[in-house]
Amino acid sequence: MAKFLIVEARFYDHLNDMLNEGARTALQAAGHEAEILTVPGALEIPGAIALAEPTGLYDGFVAIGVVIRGETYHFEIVAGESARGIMALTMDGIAIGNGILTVENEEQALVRADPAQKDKGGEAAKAAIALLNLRSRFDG
Ligand SMILES: Nc1c(NC[C@H](O)[C@H](O)[C@H](O)CO)[nH]c(=O)[nH]c1=O
Ligand SMILES: CC(=O)[C@@H](O)COP(=O)(O)O
Repeated sequence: MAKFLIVEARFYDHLNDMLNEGARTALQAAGHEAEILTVPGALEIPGAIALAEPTGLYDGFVAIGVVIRGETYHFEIVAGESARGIMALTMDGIAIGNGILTVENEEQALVRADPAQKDKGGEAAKAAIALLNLRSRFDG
């Protein structure tokens, strides 16, 4: 059994609740534990993982959040930089699944957050599990 930290940017409560449900279900189905840490927004997720990982308390991480395009260029920054930060941490060997939705509107978000539809939270958890399994395989 491994221990995962779900790091959620709680910007839209109802969407996060669905994403977290999907992630928790996937982790529990694989026999793993999950804790949740909440940060203000998606831009804070990579930093939170960078702070939590060195503690050795967690074997893997699931990033959960929703970024919905507004009127300005800020969408590109939040969506792109949160993804870039997570990718950089992953390339350092940290098992992270990216479940941050980057969408045009709430309708697109609902379909992807819903565990009964596209279940992007569960998908991100399964990706984190897959990376952790790879690390176990290659670390021997
Ligand atoms: N607009 C969204 C944000 N914006 C906030 C940033 O993520 C960040 O918290 C702020 O710029 C302070 O550093 N965050 C989301 O997760 N979703 C959004 O739609
Ligand atoms: C993704 C965002 O940062 C967005 O929600 C902010 O909205 P706006 O671009 O209208 O300030």
